[in-house]
Amino acid sequence: MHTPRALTIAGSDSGGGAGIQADIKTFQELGVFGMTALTAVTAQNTRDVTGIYELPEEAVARQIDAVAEDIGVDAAKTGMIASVSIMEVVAAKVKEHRIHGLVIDPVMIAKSGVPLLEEPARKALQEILLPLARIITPNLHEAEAIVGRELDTEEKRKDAARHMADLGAEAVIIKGGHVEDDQATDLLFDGSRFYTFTAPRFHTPHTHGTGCTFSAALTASLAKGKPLLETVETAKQFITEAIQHPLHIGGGHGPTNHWAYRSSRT
Ligand SMILES: Nc1ncnc2c1ncn2[C@@H]1O[C@H](COP(=O)(O)OP(=O)(O)OP(=O)(O)O)[C@@H](O)[C@H]1O
Ligand SMILES: Cc1ncc(CO)c(N)n1
Repeated sequence: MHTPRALTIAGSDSGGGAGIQADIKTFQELGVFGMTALTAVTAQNTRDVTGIYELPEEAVARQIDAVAEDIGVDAAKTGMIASVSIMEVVAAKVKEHRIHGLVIDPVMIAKSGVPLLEEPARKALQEILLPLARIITPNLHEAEAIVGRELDTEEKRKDAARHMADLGAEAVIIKGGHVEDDQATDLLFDGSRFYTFTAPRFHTPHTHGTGCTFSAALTASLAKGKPLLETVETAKQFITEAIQHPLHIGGGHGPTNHWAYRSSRT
Protein backbone atom coordinates (compact mmCIF):
# COMPACT_ATOMS: atom_id res chain seq x y z
CA MET A 1 0.00 0.00 0.00
CA HIS A 2 1.33 3.45 -0.81
CA THR A 3 1.65 6.30 1.69
CA PRO A 4 -1.56 8.38 1.61
CA ARG A 5 -0.91 11.90 0.33
CA ALA A 6 -3.10 14.93 1.04
CA LEU A 7 -2.86 18.48 -0.29
CA THR A 8 -4.21 21.61 1.35
CA ILE A 9 -4.90 24.65 -0.83
CA ALA A 10 -5.33 27.38 1.76
CA GLY A 11 -3.96 30.43 3.55
CA SER A 12 -1.13 30.55 6.06
CA ASP A 13 -1.95 31.46 9.67
CA SER A 14 1.25 32.74 11.28
CA GLY A 15 -0.29 31.89 14.66
CA GLY A 16 -0.21 28.19 13.79
CA GLY A 17 -3.77 27.32 14.86
CA ALA A 18 -5.74 27.60 11.61
CA GLY A 19 -5.08 27.58 7.86
CA ILE A 20 -2.37 25.40 6.33
CA GLN A 21 -0.61 25.05 9.68
CA ALA A 22 -3.68 23.38 11.22
CA ASP A 23 -4.05 21.26 8.09
CA ILE A 24 -0.56 19.80 7.91
CA LYS A 25 -0.46 19.21 11.67
CA THR A 26 -3.71 17.27 11.34
CA PHE A 27 -2.51 15.30 8.30
CA GLN A 28 0.64 14.34 10.20
CA GLU A 29 -1.29 13.27 13.31
CA LEU A 30 -3.48 11.02 11.18
CA GLY A 31 -0.55 9.37 9.40
CA VAL A 32 -0.97 11.11 6.05
CA PHE A 33 1.79 12.85 4.06
CA GLY A 34 0.84 16.54 3.93
CA MET A 35 1.50 18.98 1.08
CA THR A 36 0.57 22.64 0.68
CA ALA A 37 -0.41 25.14 -1.99
CA LEU A 38 -0.57 28.56 -0.34
CA THR A 39 -3.20 31.01 -1.57
CA ALA A 40 -2.39 33.83 0.85
CA VAL A 41 -0.24 34.67 3.83
CA THR A 42 -1.95 36.15 6.87
CA ALA A 43 -0.31 37.91 9.78
CA GLN A 44 -2.52 36.52 12.51
CA ASN A 45 -2.53 35.48 16.13
CA THR A 46 -5.17 34.30 18.60
CA ARG A 47 -6.56 37.85 18.85
CA ASP A 48 -6.54 39.41 15.41
CA VAL A 49 -5.65 39.31 11.72
CA THR A 50 -3.26 42.21 11.10
CA GLY A 51 -2.36 41.57 7.46
CA ILE A 52 -3.57 39.60 4.44
CA TYR A 53 -1.23 39.12 1.47
CA GLU A 54 -2.64 37.18 -1.47
CA LEU A 55 -0.30 35.17 -3.65
CA PRO A 56 -0.29 35.71 -7.44
CA GLU A 57 -2.50 33.27 -9.40
CA GLU A 58 0.57 31.83 -11.07
CA ALA A 59 2.14 30.96 -7.72
CA VAL A 60 -0.98 29.03 -6.71
CA ALA A 61 -1.14 27.21 -10.05
CA ARG A 62 2.54 26.22 -9.96
CA GLN A 63 2.34 24.83 -6.45
CA ILE A 64 -0.58 22.57 -7.41
CA ASP A 65 1.17 21.50 -10.63
CA ALA A 66 4.38 20.73 -8.74
CA VAL A 67 2.82 18.35 -6.25
CA ALA A 68 0.32 16.76 -8.65
CA GLU A 69 2.88 16.10 -11.42
CA ASP A 70 5.43 14.40 -9.20
CA ILE A 71 4.07 13.27 -5.85
CA GLY A 72 0.36 12.68 -6.52
CA VAL A 73 -2.70 13.67 -4.53
CA ASP A 74 -5.07 11.12 -2.96
CA ALA A 75 -7.31 13.80 -1.48
CA ALA A 76 -7.24 17.58 -1.13
CA LYS A 77 -8.96 20.38 0.71
CA THR A 78 -9.48 24.05 0.11
CA GLY A 79 -9.55 26.62 2.89
CA MET A 80 -9.12 30.38 2.57
CA ILE A 81 -9.40 31.42 -1.08
CA ALA A 82 -9.99 35.13 -0.91
CA SER A 83 -10.64 36.15 -4.52
CA VAL A 84 -12.55 34.99 -7.58
CA SER A 85 -9.38 34.84 -9.70
CA ILE A 86 -7.64 32.43 -7.32
CA MET A 87 -10.83 30.37 -7.04
CA GLU A 88 -10.85 30.02 -10.84
CA VAL A 89 -7.22 28.89 -10.90
CA VAL A 90 -7.83 26.33 -8.15
CA ALA A 91 -10.93 24.92 -9.90
CA ALA A 92 -9.06 24.66 -13.22
CA LYS A 93 -6.12 22.83 -11.60
CA VAL A 94 -8.36 20.46 -9.64
CA LYS A 95 -10.02 19.48 -12.93
CA GLU A 96 -6.78 19.32 -14.93
CA HIS A 97 -5.11 17.00 -12.42
CA ARG A 98 -8.33 15.05 -11.80
CA ILE A 99 -8.10 15.55 -8.05
CA HIS A 100 -10.88 13.54 -6.44
CA GLY A 101 -11.74 13.50 -2.77
CA LEU A 102 -11.89 17.30 -2.58
CA VAL A 103 -13.09 18.79 0.71
CA ILE A 104 -14.23 22.40 0.38
CA ASP A 105 -14.15 24.40 3.61
CA PRO A 106 -15.88 27.63 2.50
CA VAL A 107 -13.89 29.88 4.83
CA MET A 108 -15.44 33.37 5.07
CA ILE A 109 -14.36 34.96 8.36
CA ALA A 110 -11.77 34.28 11.06
CA LYS A 111 -12.80 33.63 14.71
CA SER A 112 -11.57 37.15 15.44
CA GLY A 113 -14.30 38.44 13.07
CA VAL A 114 -12.01 39.56 10.24
CA PRO A 115 -13.31 38.69 6.71
CA LEU A 116 -11.08 36.27 4.77
CA LEU A 117 -13.20 36.19 1.59
CA GLU A 118 -13.83 39.20 -0.64
CA GLU A 119 -17.54 39.95 -1.13
CA PRO A 120 -17.79 39.05 -4.89
CA ALA A 121 -16.11 35.72 -4.12
CA ARG A 122 -19.08 34.57 -2.00
CA LYS A 123 -21.25 33.96 -5.03
CA ALA A 124 -18.37 32.61 -7.07
CA LEU A 125 -17.68 30.04 -4.38
CA GLN A 126 -20.96 28.26 -5.00
CA GLU A 127 -20.62 28.46 -8.76
CA ILE A 128 -16.94 27.60 -9.13
CA LEU A 129 -15.84 25.49 -6.17
CA LEU A 130 -18.96 23.88 -4.70
CA PRO A 131 -19.68 21.63 -7.73
CA LEU A 132 -16.23 20.05 -7.34
CA ALA A 133 -16.76 19.02 -3.73
CA ARG A 134 -16.70 15.45 -2.46
CA ILE A 135 -17.67 17.12 0.81
CA ILE A 136 -18.45 20.78 1.51
CA THR A 137 -18.24 21.82 5.18
CA PRO A 138 -19.94 25.17 5.85
CA ASN A 139 -20.49 26.37 9.41
CA LEU A 140 -23.94 27.78 10.15
CA HIS A 141 -23.15 31.32 8.92
CA GLU A 142 -21.39 30.10 5.78
CA ALA A 143 -24.37 27.85 4.97
CA GLU A 144 -26.71 30.83 5.46
CA ALA A 145 -24.54 32.95 3.13
CA ILE A 146 -24.49 30.21 0.47
CA VAL A 147 -28.25 29.57 0.40
CA GLY A 148 -29.18 33.18 1.21
CA ARG A 149 -31.56 32.56 4.11
CA GLU A 150 -31.59 32.08 7.88
CA LEU A 151 -31.17 28.49 9.04
CA ASP A 152 -32.52 28.62 12.58
CA THR A 153 -34.18 25.16 12.60
CA GLU A 154 -32.97 21.67 11.79
CA GLU A 155 -35.57 21.42 9.00
CA LYS A 156 -34.18 24.57 7.36
CA ARG A 157 -30.63 23.24 7.69
CA LYS A 158 -31.71 19.99 5.99
CA ASP A 159 -33.25 21.98 3.12
CA ALA A 160 -30.02 23.97 2.82
CA ALA A 161 -27.98 20.77 2.66
CA ARG A 162 -30.25 19.43 -0.11
CA HIS A 163 -29.87 22.77 -1.92
CA MET A 164 -26.05 22.50 -1.82
CA ALA A 165 -26.23 18.90 -3.06
CA ASP A 166 -28.44 20.10 -5.93
CA LEU A 167 -25.76 22.68 -6.76
CA GLY A 168 -23.28 19.82 -7.19
CA ALA A 169 -21.64 18.89 -3.87
CA GLU A 170 -21.59 15.10 -3.40
CA ALA A 171 -21.94 15.41 0.36
CA VAL A 172 -22.65 18.33 2.68
CA ILE A 173 -21.80 18.79 6.37
CA ILE A 174 -23.39 21.77 8.10
CA LYS A 175 -21.26 22.13 11.21
CA GLY A 176 -22.86 22.84 14.53
CA GLY A 177 -20.17 24.93 16.22
CA HIS A 178 -22.27 28.11 15.93
CA VAL A 179 -25.69 26.54 16.56
CA GLU A 180 -27.11 27.47 20.00
CA ASP A 181 -27.22 24.10 21.70
CA ASP A 182 -25.69 22.23 24.67
CA GLN A 183 -24.17 19.84 22.18
CA ALA A 184 -22.08 20.35 19.06
CA THR A 185 -24.05 18.49 16.39
CA ASP A 186 -22.95 18.32 12.76
CA LEU A 187 -25.47 17.43 10.06
CA LEU A 188 -24.30 15.25 7.16
CA PHE A 189 -26.25 14.79 3.91
CA ASP A 190 -24.75 12.15 1.62
CA GLY A 191 -27.02 12.94 -1.32
CA SER A 192 -29.78 10.63 -0.15
CA ARG A 193 -29.79 10.39 3.67
CA PHE A 194 -29.14 12.58 6.70
CA TYR A 195 -26.89 11.62 9.60
CA THR A 196 -25.95 13.56 12.74
CA PHE A 197 -22.64 13.49 14.61
CA THR A 198 -22.88 14.80 18.14
CA ALA A 199 -20.32 15.66 20.83
CA PRO A 200 -20.53 17.61 24.09
CA ARG A 201 -20.12 21.38 23.67
CA PHE A 202 -17.06 22.59 25.58
CA HIS A 203 -17.19 26.10 26.99
CA THR A 204 -13.77 27.31 25.95
CA PRO A 205 -12.34 30.28 24.04
CA HIS A 206 -9.79 27.95 22.40
CA THR A 207 -11.62 27.29 19.15
CA HIS A 208 -9.35 29.06 16.65
CA GLY A 209 -9.08 26.84 13.58
CA THR A 210 -11.74 24.27 14.50
CA GLY A 211 -13.17 24.31 10.99
CA CYS A 212 -9.76 23.99 9.32
CA THR A 213 -8.80 21.12 11.61
CA PHE A 214 -12.09 19.30 11.07
CA SER A 215 -11.92 19.57 7.27
CA ALA A 216 -8.25 18.51 7.28
CA ALA A 217 -9.16 15.42 9.31
CA LEU A 218 -11.87 14.61 6.75
CA THR A 219 -9.31 15.01 3.94
CA ALA A 220 -6.81 12.73 5.71
CA SER A 221 -9.38 9.93 5.99
CA LEU A 222 -10.43 10.33 2.36
CA ALA A 223 -6.73 10.12 1.38
CA LYS A 224 -6.60 6.79 3.20
CA GLY A 225 -9.56 5.60 1.14
CA LYS A 226 -12.00 5.43 4.07
CA PRO A 227 -15.74 5.47 3.35
CA LEU A 228 -17.76 8.63 4.02
CA LEU A 229 -19.35 7.72 7.36
CA GLU A 230 -16.10 6.48 8.89
CA THR A 231 -14.38 9.61 7.55
CA VAL A 232 -16.84 11.92 9.31
CA GLU A 233 -16.78 9.82 12.50
CA THR A 234 -12.97 10.04 12.72
CA ALA A 235 -12.89 13.77 11.97
CA LYS A 236 -15.52 14.44 14.62
CA GLN A 237 -13.52 12.51 17.23
CA PHE A 238 -10.33 14.30 16.19
CA ILE A 239 -11.81 17.81 16.53
CA THR A 240 -13.71 16.97 19.73
CA GLU A 241 -10.54 15.81 21.50
CA ALA A 242 -8.58 18.78 20.10
CA ILE A 243 -11.14 21.18 21.64
CA GLN A 244 -11.53 19.18 24.87
CA HIS A 245 -7.82 19.39 25.78
CA PRO A 246 -6.74 22.97 24.91
CA LEU A 247 -3.13 24.15 25.00
CA HIS A 248 -3.89 27.59 26.56
CA ILE A 249 -1.81 29.46 24.00
CA GLY A 250 -2.21 33.21 23.30
CA GLY A 251 -4.49 35.85 24.78
CA GLY A 252 -7.56 35.42 22.55
CA HIS A 253 -9.16 32.50 20.74
CA GLY A 254 -6.34 29.99 21.21
CA PRO A 255 -5.65 27.04 18.93
CA THR A 256 -6.98 23.53 19.42
CA ASN A 257 -4.70 20.70 20.50
CA HIS A 258 -3.71 18.80 17.39
CA TRP A 259 -1.97 15.97 19.27
CA ALA A 260 -4.80 15.21 21.72
CA TYR A 261 -6.34 12.52 19.47
CA ARG A 262 -3.03 10.67 19.11
CA SER A 263 -2.12 11.09 22.79
CA SER A 264 -5.38 9.47 23.88
CA ARG A 265 -4.58 6.43 21.72
CA THR A 266 -0.94 5.78 22.66
N1 LIG B 1 -17.35 24.53 21.70
C1 LIG B 1 -17.32 23.40 21.00
N2 LIG B 1 -17.38 22.19 21.63
C2 LIG B 1 -17.36 21.03 20.90
N3 LIG B 1 -17.29 20.99 19.56
C3 LIG B 1 -17.24 22.16 18.88
C4 LIG B 1 -17.23 23.42 19.55
N4 LIG B 1 -17.14 24.42 18.62
C5 LIG B 1 -17.07 23.80 17.43
N5 LIG B 1 -17.15 22.45 17.56
C6 LIG B 1 -17.05 21.45 16.48
O1 LIG B 1 -15.90 21.79 15.73
C7 LIG B 1 -16.11 21.53 14.33
C8 LIG B 1 -15.93 22.84 13.56
O2 LIG B 1 -17.13 23.58 13.69
P1 LIG B 1 -17.29 25.16 13.62
O3 LIG B 1 -18.74 25.40 13.37
O4 LIG B 1 -16.68 25.78 14.84
O5 LIG B 1 -16.37 25.51 12.39
P2 LIG B 1 -15.88 26.91 11.87
O6 LIG B 1 -16.73 28.01 12.39
O7 LIG B 1 -15.77 26.77 10.40
O8 LIG B 1 -14.43 27.06 12.48
P3 LIG B 1 -13.32 28.20 12.13
O9 LIG B 1 -13.23 29.12 13.26
O10 LIG B 1 -12.05 27.44 11.95
O11 LIG B 1 -13.76 28.89 10.88
C9 LIG B 1 -17.52 20.92 14.25
O12 LIG B 1 -17.43 19.52 14.33
C10 LIG B 1 -18.20 21.50 15.49
O13 LIG B 1 -19.31 20.73 15.91
C1 LIG C 1 -5.43 31.46 7.08
C2 LIG C 1 -6.71 31.15 7.75
N1 LIG C 1 -7.55 30.26 7.18
C3 LIG C 1 -8.74 29.96 7.78
C4 LIG C 1 -9.09 30.54 8.97
C5 LIG C 1 -10.45 30.22 9.61
O1 LIG C 1 -10.34 29.70 10.85
C6 LIG C 1 -8.18 31.46 9.56
N2 LIG C 1 -8.44 32.07 10.75
N3 LIG C 1 -7.00 31.73 8.93
